[in-house]
Amino acid sequence: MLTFRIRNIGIMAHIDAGKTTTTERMLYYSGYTRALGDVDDGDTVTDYMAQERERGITIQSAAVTFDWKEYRINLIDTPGHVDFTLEVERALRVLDGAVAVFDASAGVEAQTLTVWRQADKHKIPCVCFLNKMDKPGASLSYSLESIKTKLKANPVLLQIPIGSGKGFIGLVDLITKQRMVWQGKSWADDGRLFESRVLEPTDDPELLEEVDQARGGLIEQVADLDDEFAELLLGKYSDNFDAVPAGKVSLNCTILAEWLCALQHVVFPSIFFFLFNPKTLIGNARSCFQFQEAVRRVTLARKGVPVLCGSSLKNKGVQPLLDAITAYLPAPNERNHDLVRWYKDDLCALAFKVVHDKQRGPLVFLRIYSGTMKPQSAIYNINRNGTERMSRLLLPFADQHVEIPSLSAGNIALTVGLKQTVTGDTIVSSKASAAAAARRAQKGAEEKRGSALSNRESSSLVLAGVEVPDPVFFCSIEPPTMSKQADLEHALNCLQREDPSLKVRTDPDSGQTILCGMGELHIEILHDRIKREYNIETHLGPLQVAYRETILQSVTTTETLDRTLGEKRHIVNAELTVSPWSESATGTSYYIAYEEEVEAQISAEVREAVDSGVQSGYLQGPLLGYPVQGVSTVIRSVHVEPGTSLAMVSACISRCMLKALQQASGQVLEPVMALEVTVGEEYLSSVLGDLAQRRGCVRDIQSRHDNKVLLATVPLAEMMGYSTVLRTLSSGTATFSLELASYEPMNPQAQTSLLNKMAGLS
Ligand SMILES: Nc1nc2c(ncn2[C@@H]2O[C@H](COP(=O)(O)OP(=O)(O)OP(=O)(O)O)[C@@H](O)[C@H]2O)c(=O)[nH]1
Repeated sequence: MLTFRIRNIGIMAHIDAGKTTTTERMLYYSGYTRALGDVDDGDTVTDYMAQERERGITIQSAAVTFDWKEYRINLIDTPGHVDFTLEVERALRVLDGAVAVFDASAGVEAQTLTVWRQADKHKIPCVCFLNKMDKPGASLSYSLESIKTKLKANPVLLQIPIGSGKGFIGLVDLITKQRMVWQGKSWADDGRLFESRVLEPTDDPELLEEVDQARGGLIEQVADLDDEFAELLLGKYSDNFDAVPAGKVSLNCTILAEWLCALQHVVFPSIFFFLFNPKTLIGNARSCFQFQEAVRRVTLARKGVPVLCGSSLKNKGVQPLLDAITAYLPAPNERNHDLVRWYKDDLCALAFKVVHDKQRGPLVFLRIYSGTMKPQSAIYNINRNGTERMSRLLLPFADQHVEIPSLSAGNIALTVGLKQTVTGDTIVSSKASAAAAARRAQKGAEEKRGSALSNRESSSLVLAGVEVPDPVFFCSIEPPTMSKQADLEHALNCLQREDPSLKVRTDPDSGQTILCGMGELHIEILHDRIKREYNIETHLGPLQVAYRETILQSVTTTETLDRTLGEKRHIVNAELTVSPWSESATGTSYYIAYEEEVEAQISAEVREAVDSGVQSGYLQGPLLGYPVQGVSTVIRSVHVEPGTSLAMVSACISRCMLKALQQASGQVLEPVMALEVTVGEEYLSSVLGDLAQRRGCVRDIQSRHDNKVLLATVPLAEMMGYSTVLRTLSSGTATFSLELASYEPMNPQAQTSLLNKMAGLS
C-alpha cells in the first residue's frame, strides 16, 4: 500500500459517546465483518476482553486494519474512561490523525477535554463526529458551540442533518451538495444502502435555504483560514463559487474526479443509488476538489476541525465519516515525526502496546516510522540495549491477525517473538544503525545549539517515548497462599509489560507487594484479570491515595562522604540548597541548577552522577516517603577526590538532599480531582449536600437540556466508592467523570490526622 493511501487514526471521546459502535459500523461497511457488532449485546470486534464485553466499556485500545475504497485505514479504538488515559496517550503517540466522537445531545464532556488536550499535545489533526443525532436531545448548534467554547477549537461544519431526533434520516454534504438519505424504515436496517444525489431545486425549500446559508458560511470560513482558497474566490468567481472551474486544480484532479465517478458506478452500484447526472458530478467534483483540498489544508494546519454528524447505532452517516477520514486526515508522510530524519531509510519503530497471548506469548504492536520490517529478523531495542529476534509479522485485526511477509514505514505492525520489548521502547535494525542515528542527531543538534551534547542528550534524541502518568491509588495485593507468590509475580510482570500505568513495588517495611494504579476501576479490572487470566484469587488491601510532598522553606546543607571500599578511598564533599519552586506546583517535574563555577569545574560524568543523586533524593519525601515535587535544587559545590566512583558521588548528593529536605518544613500535597456530574435537577441538592461532606468545592453548575452539569474539585481521598453513592443518590440516573486536576497542599488539620494515621496513632 502506497504511503499516501494510508491513514493511521484513532477514535477518541468521552465514555459512552459511541466510539466502539462507530468502529463496528466502519468494519462492517468496509467489508471486514459480515455482521454488525453491538456493545449492548457484548459482541463487538474491538472490545474483545471479557471485562469489556461484560461491562460494555473499552479498556484496552484495539488496533484494527481495514481498507476503505482505495485507502488502508489503521484504526485504534481507545477507551473513554479516565482510568485508562494511558491507553489513549499510547495510541495518540503513534497516530497521524484522530476522530473525536461526541454524543450530540451532550456536546463536549469532561473526558472529551482530556483526550482533546492529549491530541493537541501531539499536534494531531482531528475530525469531529457528532454521534447520536437520533436522540431527542441531539443538538447541532449546542455541540458546535461547546466545541468552540470548551475545546477552543474552530469547528468547520461540513454537513447539515436532515430531520432531527427519531426523524433524523440523513445528511447534506455542504461541499458537494450531495443529499444522502438512509432508506431503511426499520431501526434494524444495516445502513449499507442509502440514496445519494445532488440537491435539486424541487427539494424542500427550507432545507435548500439552510444548506445555502451554511455553505455560504463554510466558504467564507475556509477562505478566512486558507489564503490559496481565498485567492481563488477573490477572482471573478467571487459571486458564484459553483462556477469555479478546474482552473488551478491540476489535471490529475479532474481525471481523478472522472475516474471516481466511473468507479462508483462500476464498483458500488448495489450500494449507492446514483440519481444524478455524471456531468454534474464531474463539474461539482472539479470545484469540490479545490474546496475539499482547502478544507484538508485547514485541517492539517490545525486551523479548523471538520465537523460531521450521524447516528452510528441507527447506521446513518458512517460512510461519509470514512470518506472524511481519507479526505481530510493526514497520510503518514504528511506528519513531521522528528525521529524519521535521524534514521533516514533504516528501520525505526515504536512499541506502543504489548498484549500477552496464551499461545503466542507477548505480541508487540509497533508503529513503523522509517524503513521496513520483516519476519524472522533480528532487531535492536535501544531502551533495553539488547538484540531480539522477531519470529512473525502480523497485521492487527482486533483479536485475529493476518500474517504478512514485510511491512514498510507508515504502518502499524504486530510482532511475535519479542520477549524483552515493553511499551514505549524504540526498535531499530541494529546497534550500528542506532549509533549512526545518534551521530547524525548529535551533529544536527550541535549545529543548532552551537555546543557539544552529552552522550545522554544525544541518545535521547533518537528515542521515541510514551509519557506514563503517575498512579494516584495504591493497595497491597496478596496471593491466597505463599506457594502462589511466584505465580502472582509472573502475572504482575506480564500485566506491567502490557500496561505501564500499573506500577508494582515492594513495601520496604512490611515486605508486601504494592499495586499502584490510575483509579478504582483500573485496580478492580487488574484484580479481575489476575483471577480470570492467571487463575489466582488474590486479596487486595484497602485502597490508598498516592500523596506527594513538597517543602515550605529554603535550606542549604553540606555533606561529606568518606568511605573505603577494598583498597580504594572515596571522598566527596557537596553543598546544595533546596527551595520551594512554584512553577512545578501542578506537575511532577522539578528543577536542578548549578552555580557557574561548579558547572565549569565538574566533568560531564560527575554532573550526570550529581543529577542522578538529586533525582533519587526527590523520590522519597521526608514526611511520609512520597515523591517530592515543587522543589528546586541549586548545587553550590562538589569536590570529588581522584579515584572516587561516580556511584559514591550520587550517594553523597542523595544524602545531602535528604538532610536538606528534612530541615525545609515538609508539606503533604494531595491529589485533587476535577469532578463533572451530570444529574437531573430533582437530585441536584442531594448530590451537592454529599459533595460538601467530601470537602468538595463547586466551581460551576451548568444546564444541559433537562440536566444539570455540576463542575467541582474534590480531594481524591474523599472519592472512594463514589459511583455507588451517586447511584443511590440519583436512583441510578446520574453519571460522573473524575480526572486529576492538581496536587494541592493539605490543610494543617487534615495533614496532622493523615500523619497520625500513617504512624498508626489513630
Ligand atoms: N441513541 C444512540 N445510542 C448510541 C449511538 N451510538 C452508540 N450508542 C449507545 O451508546 C452506548 C455507548 O456506546 P459505545 O459504542 O460503547 O461507546 P464508547 O464510546 O465506545 O464507550 P467506552 O468504550 O466505554 O468509552 C451504547 O449503549 C450504545 O448502544 C447512537 O448513534 N445513538
